Amino acid sequence: MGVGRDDNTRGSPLLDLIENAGGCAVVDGGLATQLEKHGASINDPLWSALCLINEPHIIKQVHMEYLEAGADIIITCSYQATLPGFISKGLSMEEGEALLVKSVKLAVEGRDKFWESLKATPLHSYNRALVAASIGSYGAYLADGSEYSGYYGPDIDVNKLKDFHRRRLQVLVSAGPDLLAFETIPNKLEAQACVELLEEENIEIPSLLCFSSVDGENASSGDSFKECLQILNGSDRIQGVGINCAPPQFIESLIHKFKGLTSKAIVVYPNSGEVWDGRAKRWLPSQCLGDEKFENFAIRWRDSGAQLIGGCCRTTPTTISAVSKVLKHPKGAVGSCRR
Ligand SMILES: C[S+](C)CC[C@H](N)C(=O)O
Ligand SMILES: N[C@@H](CCS)C(=O)O
Ligand SMILES: [Zn+2]
Repeated sequence: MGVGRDDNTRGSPLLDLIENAGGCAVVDGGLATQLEKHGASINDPLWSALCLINEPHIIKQVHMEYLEAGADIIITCSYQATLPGFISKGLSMEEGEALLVKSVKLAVEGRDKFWESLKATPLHSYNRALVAASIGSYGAYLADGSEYSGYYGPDIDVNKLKDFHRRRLQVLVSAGPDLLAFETIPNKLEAQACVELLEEENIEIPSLLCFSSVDGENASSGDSFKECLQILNGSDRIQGVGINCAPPQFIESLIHKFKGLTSKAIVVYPNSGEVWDGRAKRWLPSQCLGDEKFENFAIRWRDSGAQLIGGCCRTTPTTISAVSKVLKHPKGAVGSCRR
């Protein structure tokens, strides 16, 4: 096991899950991607969060599909769900807060229903999944692709970022998720804001914080991971750090880099390799990986030291099923049971 348990992490549901999963647990795949596959309309400033208003049943269905595929952690539909975003759609503050709570409830209900359904199959190999409330970066809210540039303009400082994140974080936590997942963080300023906010709000559930990267070496803004991880290493409230929504080709070397910079659990859930065009709001094909390649990568990422592995945009339940099978059932041992 790569991660030692000190007093601050005893009884951590996240580290217990990693242990129960044999040292490497599976994160779900692209939520927005799968919502779209079911016909959801997300071409909107709210992106996938539009479904919380119009098509919540599809969100629950997608959570169930990822659970079925073997995800040990499912991430809520709150990535681009923000109070200012909902208010600019004409909703009241109360209605916006109710939608944030709903994002957690949909995942918790899906998890509980799936877990209950497994009682009929005592020899299954699933873990009881954890629900991570997604907190997308400020750049996600801007809906201009800046989660991949980290350029927030000269007026944004750490206090403004804390103000942006504070109420959503409070409401999401009040809804009872197991974890928080800060996603696609592009710069060290926002990492600092998240760490300070967790402290100021005395958040007791564990957090994951993942950066985006466009060069495979630094956070998307160009900030070095050395500086970014120094900030996160100072917080016991952050229990997993890593990369999401970057190309899979970057991941192995970044895991090695992170191993030298932190003793926290390393989490990786890259996208398919396609690139998001923030202006045109569409994915541009590039070095896109099929599920089979992704599955081979997953073994290398696990062997390099990642302890949480999944997929982000343009990956689907098929991807996660392949990753789960290969991580949980070494060849020839399919059907084996950990419980
Ligand atoms: C992870 S990106 C594909 C999410 C969408 C982006 N924030 C936008 O709204 O343009
Ligand atoms: N959890 C979000 C991340 C987008 S980068 C999703 O999968 O849609
Ligand atoms: Zn993504």
